[in-house]
Amino acid sequence: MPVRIKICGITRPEDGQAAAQLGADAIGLVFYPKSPRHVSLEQARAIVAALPPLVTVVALFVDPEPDEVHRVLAAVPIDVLQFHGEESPDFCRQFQRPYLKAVRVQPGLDLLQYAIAHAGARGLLTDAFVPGVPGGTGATFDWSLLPADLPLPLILSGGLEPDNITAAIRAVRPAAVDTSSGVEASKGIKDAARMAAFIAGVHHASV
Ligand SMILES: O=C(O)c1ccccc1N[C@@H]1O[C@H](COP(=O)(O)O)[C@@H](O)[C@H]1O
Repeated sequence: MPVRIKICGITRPEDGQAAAQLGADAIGLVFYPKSPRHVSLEQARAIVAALPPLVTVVALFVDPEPDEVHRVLAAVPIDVLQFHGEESPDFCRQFQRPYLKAVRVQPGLDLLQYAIAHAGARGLLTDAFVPGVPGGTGATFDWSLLPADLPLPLILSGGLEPDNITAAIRAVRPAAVDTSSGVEASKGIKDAARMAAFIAGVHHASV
């Protein structure tokens, strides 16, 4: 099965189009107000409208109020929710939409138990733990902390970029990978050449 690719933190229609044309399976829209990649409903609608068909649109939240999620779902055609905070399984399930649960990996965290608790998720997205910042930091984590026998599909993220993506996939064997900072020219602005190199690196991992 090919490793699936998500490019997160898209803020401009042209970046979403470029990601899709280069071969990304999914794009991520950040609805966390404190993120430099935060998008308004208008921006999100314009980005989605410019995508070719059959690209998965993921909406990212960090400990949102339920109303905030409903407001986005009512205004933007979203395929999958991504919860990147401390949301409980009950919280994530209430929207009756497919969702990914993000977890920030650090020594001592029982990832197996975490995945069992979030059995309703479509995948467990593992990110680096950086105190005070919930994600999108560009930091990697120790991939050896990931158990081999997780009961959910693993989406590897955290500091993935063209220079480390092939090694990361060979080390972890994830179902999918997700990147934001590693393919940017500046915060929120994607670099098409870096996206192309990242996607080539994903494909190279299976050679
Ligand atoms: O992108 C953000 O600004 C962001 C803000 C809050 C939570 C998560 C965020 N992004 C996600 O973080 C991971 C890792 O990002 P990076 O590649 O290390 O920059 C990724 O899943 C982004 O979707």
